[in-house]
Amino acid sequence: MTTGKPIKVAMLGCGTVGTEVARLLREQRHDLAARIGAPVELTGIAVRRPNKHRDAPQELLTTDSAALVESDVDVVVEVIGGIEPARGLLLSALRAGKSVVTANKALLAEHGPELYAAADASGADIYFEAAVAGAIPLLRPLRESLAGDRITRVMGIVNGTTNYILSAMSATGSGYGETLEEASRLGYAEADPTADVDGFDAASKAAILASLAFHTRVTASDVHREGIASVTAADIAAATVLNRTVKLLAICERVTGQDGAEAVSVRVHPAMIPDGHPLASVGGAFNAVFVEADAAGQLMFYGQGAGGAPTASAVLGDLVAVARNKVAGGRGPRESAYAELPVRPMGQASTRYHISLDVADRAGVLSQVAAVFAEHDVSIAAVRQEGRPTDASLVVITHAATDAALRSTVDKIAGLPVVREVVSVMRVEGEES
Ligand SMILES: NC(=O)c1ccc[n+]([C@@H]2O[C@H](COP(=O)([O-])OP(=O)(O)OC[C@H]3O[C@@H](n4cnc5c(N)ncnc54)[C@H](O)[C@@H]3O)[C@@H](O)[C@H]2O)c1
Ligand SMILES: N[C@@H](CCO)C(=O)O
Ligand code: NA
Repeated sequence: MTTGKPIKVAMLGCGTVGTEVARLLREQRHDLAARIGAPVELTGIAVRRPNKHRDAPQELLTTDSAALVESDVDVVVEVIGGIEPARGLLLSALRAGKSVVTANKALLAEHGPELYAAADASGADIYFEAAVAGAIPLLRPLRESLAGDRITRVMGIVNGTTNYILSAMSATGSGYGETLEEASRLGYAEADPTADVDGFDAASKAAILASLAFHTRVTASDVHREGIASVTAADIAAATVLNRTVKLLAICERVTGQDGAEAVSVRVHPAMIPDGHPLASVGGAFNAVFVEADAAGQLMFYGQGAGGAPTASAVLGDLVAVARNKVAGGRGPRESAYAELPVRPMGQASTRYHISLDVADRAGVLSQVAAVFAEHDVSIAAVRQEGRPTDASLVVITHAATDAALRSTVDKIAGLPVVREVVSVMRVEGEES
């Protein structure tokens, strides 16, 4: 029996995700009402151009998103994306005590604290499971299930579009442009796909993950970011020869300095991982995230990280949570940023490099290259040299060193007269250093 007062919901945006949210709300209304203890009523959908939404319930469409937020609703679901007008609309909803469900990682990674503060002031909820790794329950486990543990590392593939592109490039040698177009057509890419390709989307997600995992405010600008635009066919070929795979990784770590003080390190960049690593087999738009915590040990979360229906699943889960809180009179978790750990600059991060060089095939080349590594205190883990008729290929994999030392090493090597070309430089992750 669902006798409770209806929970009135306004939805902002009706694109890839919003269309699926509206469909699930309609198709699952009886089950949702039973699970919440009150029916859910979608009272309006704000869009920019109503004539582009012929399949949506026409009587609910409006172009006046501000008026919709101000109307008599309990919950605002935001699936527009971007900073404005989403930010202003959600602040106005939260200030009026209306709970918010959003899929907007860009907004949370830049203005999360402001939104939390508005929610606190009025006692409203803010939930955003869809913002990171789509359908995969990941933020709720970090915010709630692991709230009693000490998380040390979160590492994974959190962008479906770039994973789709890299998977296709390495499986079939497909071109970059055609694969990106396909990812957009399938609804994985952001409205501006450079957000995916240049790593902004993954960096926003990394900021959200690090904030939750380490109880510290981390914004998108704190995240070291490199996208996949610089990944070449040569990088992928170099990885294949070494039984490795190139993935765009988001890595959030709790690190301890020589003085014993803790900090966080948050970065997004392409990296080679061994083919046997569980992340190597994550293909297409799938996402997978490893979480390491002191007591729990290693956890892995895997599933669809993009696409309309998977993302809508996470939105609906949040909607049920905030609606239940409305019915029962409780609240979800607030911001937890008490640890206030500093964010360590990328130059101090400890990483490993794979460097592939085209060198002159003559005596003494290897020792000249090795000397540059020694000079920068970068220890070599493995070297592979192959002679060709007039030159040679030299591949070096390092042990862990600071990113700054590795960068200087590569710069100096590139200037050696015996080095004809630096063919590929890529970080190595997922194996013993
Ligand atoms: N597509 C995915 O796979 C996916 C996955 C996870 C999270 N997200 C996030 O979900 C959000 C929506 O993504 P999407 O893929 O559905 O985008 P989309 O571009 O397909 O849809 C956006 C919708 O917002 C509407 N809109 C834009 N400006 C508006 C305004 N000023 N007022 C009212 N409506 C406006 C557009 O008309 C469109 O209907 C974004 O924050 C995105 O990052 C998307
Ligand atoms: N554009 C994003 C959507 C999911 O957040 C991606 O490709 O992963
Ligand atoms: Na999620």
